[in-house]
Amino acid sequence: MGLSQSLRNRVRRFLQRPGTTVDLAPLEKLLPEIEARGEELTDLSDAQLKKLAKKATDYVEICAVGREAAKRGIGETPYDVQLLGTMALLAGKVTEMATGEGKTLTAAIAAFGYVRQGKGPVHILTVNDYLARRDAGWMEPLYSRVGLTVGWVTESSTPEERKAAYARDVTYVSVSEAGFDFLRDQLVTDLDERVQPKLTTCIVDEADSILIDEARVPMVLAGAVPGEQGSTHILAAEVVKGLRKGRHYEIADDLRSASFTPAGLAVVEKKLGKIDLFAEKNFDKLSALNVALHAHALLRRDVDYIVRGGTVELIDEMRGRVAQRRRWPDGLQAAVEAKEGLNATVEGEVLNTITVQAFIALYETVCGMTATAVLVGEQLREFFDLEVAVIPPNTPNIREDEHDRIYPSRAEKDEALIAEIKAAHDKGRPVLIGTLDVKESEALAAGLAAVGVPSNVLNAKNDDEEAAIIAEAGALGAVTVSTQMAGRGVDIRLGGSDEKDAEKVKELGGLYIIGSGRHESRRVDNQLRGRAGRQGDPGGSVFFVSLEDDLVVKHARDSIPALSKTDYEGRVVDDRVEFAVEHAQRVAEGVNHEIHRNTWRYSVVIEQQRKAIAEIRERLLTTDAAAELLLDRSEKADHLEREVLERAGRTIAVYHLDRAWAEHLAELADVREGVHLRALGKLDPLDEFHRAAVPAFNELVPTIEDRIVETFEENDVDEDWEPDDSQLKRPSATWTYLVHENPFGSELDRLIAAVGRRLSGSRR
Ligand SMILES: Nc1ncnc2c1ncn2[C@@H]1O[C@H](COP(=O)(O)OP(=O)(O)OP(=O)(O)O)[C@@H](O)[C@H]1O
Repeated sequence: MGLSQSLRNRVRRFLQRPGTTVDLAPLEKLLPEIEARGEELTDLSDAQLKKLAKKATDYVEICAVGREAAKRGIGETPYDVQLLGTMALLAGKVTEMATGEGKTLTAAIAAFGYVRQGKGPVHILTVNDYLARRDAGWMEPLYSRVGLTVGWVTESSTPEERKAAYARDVTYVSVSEAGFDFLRDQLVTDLDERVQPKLTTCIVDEADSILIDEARVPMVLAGAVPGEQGSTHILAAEVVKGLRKGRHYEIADDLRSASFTPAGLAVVEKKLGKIDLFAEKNFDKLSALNVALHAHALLRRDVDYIVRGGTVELIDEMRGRVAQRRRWPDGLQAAVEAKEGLNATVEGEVLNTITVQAFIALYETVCGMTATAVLVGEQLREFFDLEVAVIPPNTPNIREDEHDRIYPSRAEKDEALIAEIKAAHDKGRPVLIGTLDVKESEALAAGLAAVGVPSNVLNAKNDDEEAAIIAEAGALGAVTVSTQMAGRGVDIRLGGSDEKDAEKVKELGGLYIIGSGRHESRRVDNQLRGRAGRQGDPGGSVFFVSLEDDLVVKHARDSIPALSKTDYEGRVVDDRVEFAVEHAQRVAEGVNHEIHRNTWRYSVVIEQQRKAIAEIRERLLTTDAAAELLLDRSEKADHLEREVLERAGRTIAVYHLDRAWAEHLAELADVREGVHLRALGKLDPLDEFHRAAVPAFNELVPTIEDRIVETFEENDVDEDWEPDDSQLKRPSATWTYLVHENPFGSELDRLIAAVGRRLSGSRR
């Protein structure tokens, strides 16, 4: 290591700075002014400071007042680099600041600035509930000193609490809760029931995770409706039961999707009485079969779900435990129930949906912060028109990032990995190991226990517990095994959270980060490395890789030389292999980018349609449009009092609009399923999707109008009229989910997997 290692690190860091970043020089020039202004503020009373804060609108005043308020309220004086970050946020950029540089404080001052510039309320979008609650509480004393109110929303907040939290100047909320509130607000029949104000400004925490990794995740609001589709699923489960992998269906390399082979399709068609599954009239059967195949081929009892008390309960893939109150999208839930021979539970129906990306795009101003933005600079520009501002660290980073250690086989890698952890642990140096999934974490912990190394495995029930464990990962002798993303946003202090043995740990080289394999994205690897070396702390990082790792097998199988050199420890020492591993990661990143781009193309259509429907709905709720329609189309309307007509018209109209939209979404889902199979017939799935989705939508408004008139005519509407439950039944209960937590969510991916395969140059 030594000099050449740190030189290599510098070069690597330099290379990671492509040209999508902004020039900070104009902002840097303001720092002396902020400093000078700050000195004038130190003698002011709290009341005087608050008064000044009310008038702060330019960068210098916002930063100077914000800094003084932070000093008084939080007891921390923001560093110049934090103020640079604040200004970059106010300029609408994604700021890249290393882990532990104090983004929470940086964002709070920016939020204050946005409110003062008249761009409030500000939502700070976090990755989970724990961080929303923690950051709101932590920053509250700062906000109160500048005269602002702050609130937070978590999954367990009641509608009243949500409304109150959103009424504050600044609200901390996870992106999914904010999205679900938006979807629920779209369904109210009384405008007073809305909890969320107009979406104005958001500051996105962990911006790369939310804006890129989660961007295409659909957030879904579903509702219970009387079910009737059970029988199709039972039939489909029966038909796919005996099908065999390889012969009747294939599973994609990423293990996330299954598709029928031509032979499989022939068998299925025969079993169903020689029907043509590609005929338009059989599309519903086709989609039921696809879902049944997914349940049959990919979802394993006791791994992906358990059966308990006659119901199917999902196991959370990342955490390895039963996920509460979560269902798969309904077709899949019913298919798994049918596979297990259970009675179908309440059928649900998707009432509304929006992707994270489309939701964020609803804000007038978007900015964000993360430790790893540069590597997605291009995508941030492409999908959000956002630029990256790279903020230098307050204290230079002295972490030693080692080159990958590459082994020919998985077994050799695991052995070396355990030996390395044990050697560090024997000296007392804290080690944090990032694994790719929960299963791997548990296997590694067992391997460590076998050689007498106790470890903490992060698979806690909730974010709070996870945070408490990770906060101790820097303690003397600690060994912590965690999936790469667990416990993010939590400070790891050397020597433990109380910094008791900080000096000893520093002497030992600080926190040692070990990756048990390269992730599909360099960014995630960098996030893991970033857990060490905060604020100039010593630290180290290294990744263990084997040529049998999924990433390598999937994307670099063909570029690994047959005979590579190994050293006396069994490590591969061959530049070509090292290059091939790096290359595999780049290919994976390219594939994911392409998938994102393609999914976005699909969701653009749905998003335009959602917006159009939302506008009509708003008009129905706020104007007399429904009454006018009835006066136009029904003679009966002429005989009614205007007020009665307006009220009844509105109720009937909103009901039919919501129903028709839900039906339309279901139809689009079927179309997607259908196009998937048609893609086998070499038609472009996206074209096919548009060809079906656009006319279906064009028919929607006339259909809704006809239904409104029909219902109005069928009912005896007078001043006492109340909607009849049997006719205008609204969903009795709603629930929400994110589609990425269920493998079926990769439906769209499956459509475009073909593109990905072509890109990755793989043969299939
Ligand atoms: N100006 C400051 N002076 C002293 N301590 C600070 C300052 N700014 C932040 N800190 C401390 O630094 C630590 C890290 O802050 P914070 O959690 O906001 O970092 P971060 O950049 O968000 O890191 P992560 O990437 O883990 O989210 C906290 O303990 C915080 O109290």
